[in-house]
This record gives sequence, structure tokens and C-alpha cells, in this order.
Amino acid sequence: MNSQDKIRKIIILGGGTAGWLAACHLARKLKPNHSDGIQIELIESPHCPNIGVGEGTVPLMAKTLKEFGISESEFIQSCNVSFKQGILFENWNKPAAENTEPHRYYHPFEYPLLNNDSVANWLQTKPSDFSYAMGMQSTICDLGLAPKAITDKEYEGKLPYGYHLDAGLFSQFLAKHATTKLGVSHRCAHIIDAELTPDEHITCLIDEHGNRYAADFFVDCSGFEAFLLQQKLQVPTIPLTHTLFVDRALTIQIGHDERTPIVSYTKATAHQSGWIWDIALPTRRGIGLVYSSQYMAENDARTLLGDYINDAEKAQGARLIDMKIGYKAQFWKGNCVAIGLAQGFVEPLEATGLLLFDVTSKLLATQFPVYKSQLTICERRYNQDVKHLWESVAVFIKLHYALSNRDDSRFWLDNRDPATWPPRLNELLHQWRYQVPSYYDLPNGLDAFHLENYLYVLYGMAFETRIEEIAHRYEHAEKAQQQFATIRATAPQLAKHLQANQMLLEKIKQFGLSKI
Ligand SMILES: Cc1cc2nc3c(=O)[nH]c(=O)nc-3n(C[C@H](O)[C@H](O)[C@H](O)COP(=O)(O)OP(=O)(O)OC[C@H]3O[C@@H](n4cnc5c(N)ncnc54)[C@H](O)[C@@H]3O)c2cc1C
Repeated sequence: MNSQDKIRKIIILGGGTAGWLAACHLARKLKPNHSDGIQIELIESPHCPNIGVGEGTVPLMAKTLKEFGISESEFIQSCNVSFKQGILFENWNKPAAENTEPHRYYHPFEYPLLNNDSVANWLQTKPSDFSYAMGMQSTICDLGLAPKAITDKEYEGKLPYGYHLDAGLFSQFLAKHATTKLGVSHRCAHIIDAELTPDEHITCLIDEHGNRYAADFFVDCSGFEAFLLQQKLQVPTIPLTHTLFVDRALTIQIGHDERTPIVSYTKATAHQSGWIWDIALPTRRGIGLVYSSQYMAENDARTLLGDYINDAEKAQGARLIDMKIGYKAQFWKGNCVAIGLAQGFVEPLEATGLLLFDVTSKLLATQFPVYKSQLTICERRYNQDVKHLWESVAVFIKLHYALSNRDDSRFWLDNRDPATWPPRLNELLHQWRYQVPSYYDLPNGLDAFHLENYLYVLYGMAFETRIEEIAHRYEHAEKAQQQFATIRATAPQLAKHLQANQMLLEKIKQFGLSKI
């Protein structure tokens, strides 16, 4: 290959969480500090602030931070972090009967053991709610305990965990790591234009003072405005609002009530036209009322938020975010890839934002072309894989709504209408009415959510899989019952080795965890 054809420099446009995550992934693989490495520069505007939300992550984030060579103690101490062990969903179904407790279920991070036909046996006997029968994490969450002990090493836990964090502090923390440890250079400049070749490859960016920044490859992390991919390269967005109706968020931060413990799960409480997230960080609670502007007026949303936080006046000051729901028709065009909100966005119900941007940055870094002549092949492959990821996320998010038996508003009735479901969801649910879900139903390694995640939502939402007529196909009833009994007995034993989430966080702040 001709050495002129070699890719030598990448510019990342945007210094939000997505920009810095992409910078760390690329720098870890492409080694800008090495004499043969690829130079990486991140440019961010001094005028456009980061979106500043995005407080919930999934366990992949722990793996990523470890791969970046970041100390978990330092991360916890710097980013106002608490542990997250899953999501507690409330009111997504009607209560079982009038005047009974609201419907609730956990989607924990622990993957259940799916041997011994355990799902089929659970369906036949239902010894307790699905997540409690299949694992210990729901019990540990109810008890307010952390997923690990102070004696556990960094990134190792008794149970899997992600984090709740302060989004602003997190991007600053990643920026420091990328620039001081991984060799990424950083520049503040407000970009107003880009020069393109006739075949629509970007050659350089131009800032408001006329300065030009040339590179061989560009990563668009400019947020919802998607300055390069959408505005310059004219790639349209494929909207998802016909399936996922929620498109607004009212966000607010409130202080902790001293008597309320810092829980280690995100609470997602459904309301008549959407849901409310409630995330406890060590020093505050982050709350967001997410709703559909087709079904709810902003004033009514503010009133509802006021009722939730018990402070109508404060709710009037909540920040309104217009969420652009959908993904780009192409994620990679020519020599430009979009990552972060510039790539796409769906409501943050399952913390898919950082998850997708983490996965797609890693995918880009791993498959990054050496030569410009490889760009077309990489473009085709990346677009295919990332499209699959987004489609699979839309299916999984819609599942939460499609299964609901709520009928108290048009929002829920329309969500239950199969005409608003992605065809793949229709197919899966039809199959799972009569057959126990299996790994073969979700065979693609690039699905963002796996069989285990589906099972928690399906059976947390009381989905009925009718296997009476094929009960003879399932064996191991005795072993499965033993498995459920062992889990029931082991959860209290595990609890003895764990301390309150808040107490552990305080200890880590003071002493740190032992290194890997
Ligand atoms: C309401 C809401 C709730 C969310 N909750 C979660 C959650 O719980 N979990 C989760 O994983 N994700 C969540 N997300 C997603 C998460 O916020 C984003 O994934 C994450 O913050 C990444 O944003 P970003 O870096 O793409 O964009 P931004 O933070 O908007 O950053 C854009 C960057 O581009 C720069 N820029 C823009 N234009 C220019 C220009 N012309 N010149 C130079 N620089 C420019 C800006 O200065 C900025 O640095 C949520 C998102 C929203 C909207």
C-alpha cells in the first residue's frame, strides 16, 4: 500500500461524554503516543455546553473503565458515583386488584442461571416473582445493600453492577484521562464549516476565526445538532416516534432527604403519558419526567413532576429537553462516523445512551482502517452492524410498553396496539406466547440486550407463555425447584457480607478499594 494512503490523524468534534468515550477507545487501540500511532485531536466549542444529563449506566461501563486503565476508586471519588444494580419499574401494569400495592418489578443486572429448564419450571410453579426466583440481586436491592464489599478488588463485585454518576464530572474525568494518559490532544474552537471533496470526504474543519483543522478521518460527537454527519454530509434521521412516543424530558436535581437511603437502582415510575426516572447520587437526586408531547401538555407534565417531588414551585423551574428520537440513516459516511447523540437517541429507560456510544466507539476503534482505501468496506460493515444495534434497542424499549395492561390513557392504549410495534417485536411475542424464550430467538451477538434482559421484562410484566400443552417437553422439575430453594436460602447469607450502599460509598471515598 502507498504510504500516502495511510490514515494518520483523526479529529473528534465534541467534548461531551460521547466525544471523550470515543477518544479513550480510539486512543487505547490506535496509540497516539507511539511513533507509528494515529494522532487524535478532540475539538470542542467554548460556546455550546454539553447536554449534562445521562446519569445511569449498565455493567459494560465498569468493563470499559477497567480497559481504559482507570482506577475505580478514583472514578468513584471524582464523579459523585453510586452503584447501580438494575432498574425498579413501578406502575407499568395496573395493580393486581383494587386497593392493592402498585405493580413493581426489577430488571437486575445479574444474569439468571438458565439450566434445568428453569424458566419453564418457573412458569409452571411461579414460586415467587421472576427476578427473586432466578437470582439474589432483587433481594439485595430491597435491603439497600451495595453489590460489593470494601474488601473486593476494584471492578470486582459479589454481584454485577453499573454506576449512577454526575454526567458533567464524568466527561471532565474522561478528558483528563484521555489527555494525560492516552495521548489525545484537546482544543477549544467553535466550528462553523467543513470543506468536502467532490466525493463528500471531509478534508478540514473551519472555526469562527477562519482557522482550519485538517485530518484524514472525523468523528462527529457534536450532540443532537450532528454538525458533520447531518448538517454537512446531509445524512437524514430515521425517526422512531411512530413506535416510541416519548420525546420530552423535564429534568431537575433535588437534595437528599437525610432519612432516605441512597438506593442502588434507578427507579422508573410510569405515569399516564410516560415515566419518571429517579437516580440517587451520593450528594443529590437526579429526577426526570419523561413524556410524549403528542399525549401530554408541558404544563400538565410540570404539575405531575411537582406532585412527584412534592414541590410545585421547583417543578416550574425544571429544564425542558426536546429529545430527538431516532437514528441516522447512515452512521458512517466517507471518512466521517457519528457517535453519541449525533448518532441517534431513544428515551433513557434502559440507559441505552452511554451503552450504545460505548459499544459503537469500541467497534470503530477495533475495526479502524489502516488505509483510506479500506474506508468503503468499513463503512458498509459498520452501518450494517450499528443499524442492527439501534433496531434491537427499539424492540427492547417498546417491549416495556407493549406488555402493559394499563388502559387509563390514550398513550397506553396506543402503545399496546401492535400496529405501533416493530415487526420483530410482534414476531417474538407471538412465538413466546407458546414457547419458552431461548437463546436461539436472539442469535445476533450484536444485540444490545440479551435473552436474560428480555426474560426479566417479560415475566416482570406478567407476560403469559402458555406451555400447558407442551409441559411434557420440559424436564428437571426437581433440580429447578432445588435451584430456586438454593437461591432463596443463599440471598440472606450473601446479605451478611454486604453493607449499606451509602456506607460503602463513604468508605470508598475515604480509603479507596484495593487495586486489581
Ligand atoms: C434527557 C436525557 C436523559 C439521558 N439519560 C441517560 C442515562 O440515564 N443513561 C445514559 O447512558 N444516557 C443517557 N442520556 C444520553 C446521554 O446524555 C448522552 O449519551 C451523553 O451525554 C452523550 O452526549 P454527547 O456527547 O453525544 O452530546 P453533548 O453532551 O451534547 O456534547 C456535544 C459536544 O459537541 C460540542 N459541539 C457541538 N457543536 C459544536 C461546534 N459547532 N463546534 C465545536 N464543538 C461543538 C459541544 O461543545 C459539546 O462538547 C440521556 C440523554 C437525555 C437527552
